[in-house]
Amino acid sequence: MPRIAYFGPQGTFTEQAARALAHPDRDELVAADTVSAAVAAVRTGEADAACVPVENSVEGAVPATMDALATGEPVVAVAETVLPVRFSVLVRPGTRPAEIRTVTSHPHALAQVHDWLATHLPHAATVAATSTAAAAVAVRRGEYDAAVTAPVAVEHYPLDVLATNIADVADAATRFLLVRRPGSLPEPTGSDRTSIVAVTPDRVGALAEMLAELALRGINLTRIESRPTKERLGEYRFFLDLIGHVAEERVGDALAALRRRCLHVRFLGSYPTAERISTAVPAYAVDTEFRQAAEWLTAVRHGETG
Ligand SMILES: O=C(O)C(=O)C[C@]1(C(=O)O)C=C[C@@H](O)C=C1
Repeated sequence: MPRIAYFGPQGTFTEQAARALAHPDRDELVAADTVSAAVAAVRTGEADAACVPVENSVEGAVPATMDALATGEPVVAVAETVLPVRFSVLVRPGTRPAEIRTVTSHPHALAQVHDWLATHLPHAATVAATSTAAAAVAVRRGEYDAAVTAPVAVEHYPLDVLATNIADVADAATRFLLVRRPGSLPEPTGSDRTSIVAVTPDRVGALAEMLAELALRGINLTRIESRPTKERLGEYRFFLDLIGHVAEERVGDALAALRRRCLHVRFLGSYPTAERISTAVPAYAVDTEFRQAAEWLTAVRHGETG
């Protein structure tokens, strides 16, 4: 039975994302305590795939995921899903709001209910937990007074719901990836995303040139983030998400150009977009134009005028 490791423990948003991406009868879900442990399980072969959070519409990128994907044995994303994110506040039975001195959760979750906490629990200190479900476990154990969790967490951890359906930003959403060891790529669907990591040389215009390679080929960038390489101060990795599949000419051509220009490029996968983003490709950048241009060039090189 294929095993999918997910950033757990049970009751995280990532578990729900893994359920959305898994085959209900065929796949077995296994919890990992951290994002890096979930990805490591794929690298060692303990799991066939891992589900990890990648970005949130309010709090941005998930640094643990960026670091886990950028280094170590390569893994590639084969699918994504986007979940709406609203939270519950869980407490031990009998806890009154006035007694709450500490609130724990994943930093992304705390950031998304910052205003709610300031209004409803203004005297409580916030403490980071490894995940929203780990926060519920810590409250059960009596380490903290309240946990900000996914609404499903209460089904796994017998706690009382102090508040539910809370979010400072009404339509907050988090995107999750399913990653595997490299192998055959998902087929292009006409609405795909490609993710890469690139390290540019330290010189004037290097980043602008990288972006120009994409722009000139009619490629829409949906995300660009940077993280330090951790090797020397001032050296960064850029994480780029772009619309299109590496099997498409314009995307393949752009990645090859980045490979020439950058110190390092890591391919992180081409996979269908969860929200069926439209791929409006300019006429000059469609596959047939690339092929006709390549044929024309071949002809010119063989002495024909084209
Ligand atoms: O802790 C969880 O429940 C997670 O799945 C992680 C995570 C995140 O990394 O952003 C996922 C969605 C929410 O935005 C809050 C936390």
